[in-house]
Parts: sequence; structure tokens; C-alpha cells
Amino acid sequence: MTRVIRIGTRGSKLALAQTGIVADTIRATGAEVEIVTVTTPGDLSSAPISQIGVGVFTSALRETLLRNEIDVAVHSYKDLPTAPEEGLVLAAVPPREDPRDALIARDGLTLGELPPGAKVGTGAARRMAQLRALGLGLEIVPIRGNIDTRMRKVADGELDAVVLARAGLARVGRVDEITETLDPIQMLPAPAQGALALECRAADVDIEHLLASAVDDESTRVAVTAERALLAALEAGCSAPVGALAEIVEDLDDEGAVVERISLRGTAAVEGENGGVDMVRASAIAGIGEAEKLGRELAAELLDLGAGALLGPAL
Ligand SMILES: NCc1[nH]cc(CCC(=O)O)c1CC(=O)O
Repeated sequence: MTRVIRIGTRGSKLALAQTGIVADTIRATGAEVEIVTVTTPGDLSSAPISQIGVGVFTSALRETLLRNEIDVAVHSYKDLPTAPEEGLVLAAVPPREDPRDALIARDGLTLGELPPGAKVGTGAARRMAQLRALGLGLEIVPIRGNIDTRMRKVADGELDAVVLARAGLARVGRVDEITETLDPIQMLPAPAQGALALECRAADVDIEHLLASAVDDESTRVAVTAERALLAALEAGCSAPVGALAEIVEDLDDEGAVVERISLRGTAAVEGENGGVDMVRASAIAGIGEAEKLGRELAAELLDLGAGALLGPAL
């Protein structure tokens, strides 16, 4: 292919870091690559994400792709709305970073070492509810902003800690500042956290094939397919207080041979009245080829447990 492949990205340090990795992988096939920065409404507004609307970080990139100004859009997968965009395809999912959430606390503290009343900053309803559910008496402070802005609030003493995706910190080279990586038992990550989604125009089969063969990672795709199917079946958006984590595990079949299966955990959690948390949780396991079905079935189980009523008012 002799054309220069235009890769569109947001301009944040995190977005540029993740796009750089994708660009290097595409360059390694011999293709020529150009990086195009696109400003999104999510970058310009400092209002809470829940008030700006669905797809605040991803819609502008999608539109730029549809206008033929870029050939590939690099998204943080967890920020992508569950509804597919007409005329675009999800061409590849690169290898995932560690999907877990991480605590960055003053004085090297872990969650359990923070004193009651300690101020912990996060903007995500999912993290707020799960933090609250731990019953540690923490004061949860809603915050926004890029990774550096959030981390600075701890360095400046404004907050005792913040919770961020470990993947983002890894990509901007700041994992050393993590004081505890949160166990998914305490804090289930957002569906597809740590993964990227590469979109191209549906009609652009050359790019679609290049991305699928050069960048796509099968295990990541299986895992995020299950997590996102769960989110979609809950009819919840990418900012809903839903956690999901799929892991590929080894199991034994009827004959005792080792087979790979998908283990999926899911939760919906919202802060209720008088400081309590309403939370439902479930887990299930299925064959490696059944990611989509597993996600849908676990969502049905969560709905049976009352997830619909939990998520309803939050949407
Ligand atoms: N919503 C913002 C966002 N989108 C992707 C990441 C981190 C990287 C990832 O999860 O892939 C972050 C920041 C965060 O949650 O800490």
C-alpha cells in the first residue's frame, strides 16, 4: 500500500502515547503513517462527563473518520459508546494493558491504610460506588481532568488519594507512583478498561485488513467482547456504574485435557440514600468461542438480581 495512513487521536498525553504504540505497530508493516490530532468536546469542557453527553471523547474522532480526514481512529475502548456507528467498523483491538484500577495515595498508603475521612478523588460513578461499598468511611470527592491534573491533587495535598486506570498510568510512564493496584474483588474495572479500539471506514477494506492482521489481538478481543456484551445487554452506556472483567483461564474438559475458557465477573453498583450502596454482582464461565453469549447471559443474571432498577435512574 503506497498511501499514507492518517491515524486520528485526541491530543491528551495519554491519547498520544497510546496512538504512538499503534502507529509503531502499523509502521512495522512497512506502511507510512501520519498522526492527526482531533480536539473533542470532552477536552474543551470541564463539566462533569455525565453532563456533557454520550461519547464526549469519541464522537468527534468518528465524525472526522466519516469525513475522510483520517483513516483510523484510536479510541480508549471503555470510552466508546456501545452502539455501533453507521459506516464504521471496529477493525482491530490491540493487546490489552493491565485492566485493573490503581490507587495513588500520599505517603505510599494503601486503601486499607487510609484513615476514615480520607479524601479520595474519582470522577466515575462506578469507582465511587465500589469505593463506598468497601465501608472504609472514606470521603469520595468527584474530580475531573487528565491524569497529570488528577495526580497533582495528591501531590498538592488537596486529596489523600485518587483512583485511576493502571493502564493509563502505564502508558504515560507513571506506574511507579501507584501505591496499590486494586484487586478486582474490591474494584471491578470498567468494561474494556485498558484496551484500545481501532475504527476505520467500513468501505476501506485495505485498512480494515491491515489493522486486523497487524494489530488485532485475539485474547484481548475475546475478553472485551464478553465485557462489552454485558454492558450493552444492560442497556447501560460507557459512563454507567457497571464493572466487568473477563479473564481467559485454563480449565479441564471431560477427558481431562486442558482447555481455555472465559471467566467473566460483572457488577452494577450505585450510591443509595443515607450513604449506602446498592450493588449486585455475578460471575460465570463459558467456552472461549462464547464471549458474546456469556456477556449477555451474565447481564440477564444481573438484571434478575435487580440491576435494571439500580441503573434505571442513573441513566
Ligand atoms: N475515561 C477516561 C479514560 N479513558 C481511558 C483511560 C485510561 C486507559 C484505559 O482504561 O484504557 C482513562 C483514564 C482513567 O480511567 O484513569
